Amino acid sequence: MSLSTSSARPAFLDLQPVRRARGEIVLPGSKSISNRVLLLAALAAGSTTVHGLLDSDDTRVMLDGLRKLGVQVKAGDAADEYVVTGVPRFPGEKADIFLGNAGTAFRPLTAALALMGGDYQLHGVPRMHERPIGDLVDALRGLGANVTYQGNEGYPPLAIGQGKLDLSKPVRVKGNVSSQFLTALLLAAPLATASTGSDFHLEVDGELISKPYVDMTIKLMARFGVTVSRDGWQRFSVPANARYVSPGEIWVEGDASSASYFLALGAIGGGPVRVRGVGRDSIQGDVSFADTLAELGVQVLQGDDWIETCGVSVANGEKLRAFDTDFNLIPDAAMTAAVLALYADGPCRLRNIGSWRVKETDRIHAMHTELVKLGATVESGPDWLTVTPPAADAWRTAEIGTWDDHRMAMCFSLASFGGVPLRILDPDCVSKTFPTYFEVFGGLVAGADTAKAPT
Ligand SMILES: O=C(O)C1=C[C@@H](OP(=O)(O)O)[C@@H](O)[C@H](O)C1
Ligand SMILES: C=C(OP(=O)(O)O)C(=O)O
Repeated sequence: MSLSTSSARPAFLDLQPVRRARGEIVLPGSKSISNRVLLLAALAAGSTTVHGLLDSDDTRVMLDGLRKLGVQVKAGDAADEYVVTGVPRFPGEKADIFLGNAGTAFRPLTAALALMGGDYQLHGVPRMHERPIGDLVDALRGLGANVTYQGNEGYPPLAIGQGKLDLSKPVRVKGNVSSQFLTALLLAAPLATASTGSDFHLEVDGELISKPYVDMTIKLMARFGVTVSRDGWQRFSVPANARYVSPGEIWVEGDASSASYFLALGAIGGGPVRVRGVGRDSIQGDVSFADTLAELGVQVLQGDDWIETCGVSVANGEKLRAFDTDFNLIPDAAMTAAVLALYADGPCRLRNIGSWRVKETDRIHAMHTELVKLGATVESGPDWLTVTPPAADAWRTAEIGTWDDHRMAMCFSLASFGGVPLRILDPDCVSKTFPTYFEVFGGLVAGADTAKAPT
C-alpha cells in the first residue's frame, strides 16, 4: 500500500493486488452503540463509566455536543474509557452545536433538545444539510415542540426554541426514510414523561426500515432502566415517570458494520479471518451479515464475542455463490455485499436498499459508478442494484471515488483481490467511523510475492 503524502489529508491510497487474507483483529467500538450510550448516560441519574467507546468523527461530535450542553464527560483511565455524569436536563440552555455528518448524533440530539426546549442551533457538514429530517421535525411539532428550519424545509440546519408540549395523543412518525427518527423519539421520550406524568405513545406511520437499529435502541434504554413496550413495529409506549438510571458501567460492543469488511476478507481471501468484539451475543443487527456470507458459501464460526470466516480463494479463480437478497435490515453491511458481488458466479441483486439514497452520499449512484469502473456490468433503480461480475480477464485498474463516504472507501478495499492495482481517493474519509481502517486491513492481507500471509 502506498499513501500520497502531498497534503495533511492524503489525496489517495494505492492498493496493490492481494491474494490472501488471514488473521485476527479486535474491532473498534460500535458507532451506533457509542452515541446512544453517550446520550443515555448524559440523561441518566448517576455517573456512568463507558468502556470501549469508539474514537472517530461521529463520536467526537457527540462528545463535543454534550460538553457544550454542559454535560460533564471526563476521560477515564483507559484510552477508550469515559465517565459521564448524568443530568435530568442539560445545564446549557443556549448552544450552537456542530454535528458533522453523524446521523446518530444529529437525530437523537434534535429530539432531546426539542423536548427540553431552550435556544439551540444544530448544524453539520454540507451533506448533513442534504439528509432529510422532516419526518422527525413533523413528529416533534406534532407534540408542540418549537423546531424551525434555518435553510431548506425538511433539512438541517435547525433552530430549536421553547415549545409547549402536549402529550395527550400519540406522536406519529414516518419510518420509511430512516429508523433514526423513531430511535430519536424513543431515546428522548423519558424527558416528556418525566414532566407530564403520562405514558408516551408512539405510532409509526407506514413502513419501518432498518428495524434492528430500533431494537438496539430499546435494548440500550432497558440497560438504563427504561422499558419500552411495543406492539409489532407499529406502536411503542414508554411508561409515565420513566427516568434513566445509570448502570454504573457499560461496555460498548465492537462495530458489527466494521466487522463486515474483515468477514468479507475471510470470505474471498481463503481465511480464516476472526473478528473480536461481536459475536452471537451482539445487539447489533449487522452481525447477521455473517448469515449472508454463509448463504454465499462461506464457512462461518461464531462464539459469544467473535466471528470467523473461511471462504474461497478468488485469486485462484474460486467464486462465491451469486445472491438475490433483501438488505433492508442491514443497509450498512449491504455495501460490503455489493462489492463481494464482483467475485460471484453470476449476477447478484441487492433489493430494498432505498435508504442508501439519503446516507453519507447517494450510495446507489456512487456504488453503481465505481463498480462499473472495475469492469462490472451494473444496473440500478430507486431502491435496488444489480451487479454482474467482470470476467477474470476483464477487470480494469481504477481510481475509486469515495464520495466522502467512509463505507465506500472501506468496502472498495475488497476489490484489491481482483488482480489489478487500485487507487482509493480520499482514504481518510474512513475517519467517520474507523480512522485506522487501512492499517488494520494491511495487517490481514498478503500479495503474490508473500509466501505466507501474516497471522
Ligand atoms: O440508528 C443507527 O444507529 C443507524 C441506523 C441506520 O440508518 P437508517 O435507519 O437511516 O437506515 C444505519 O444506516 C446507520 O448507520 C446507523
Ligand atoms: C448511514 C451511516 O451513518 P449515519 O449514522 O450518519 O446515518 C453509516 O454509518 O453508514
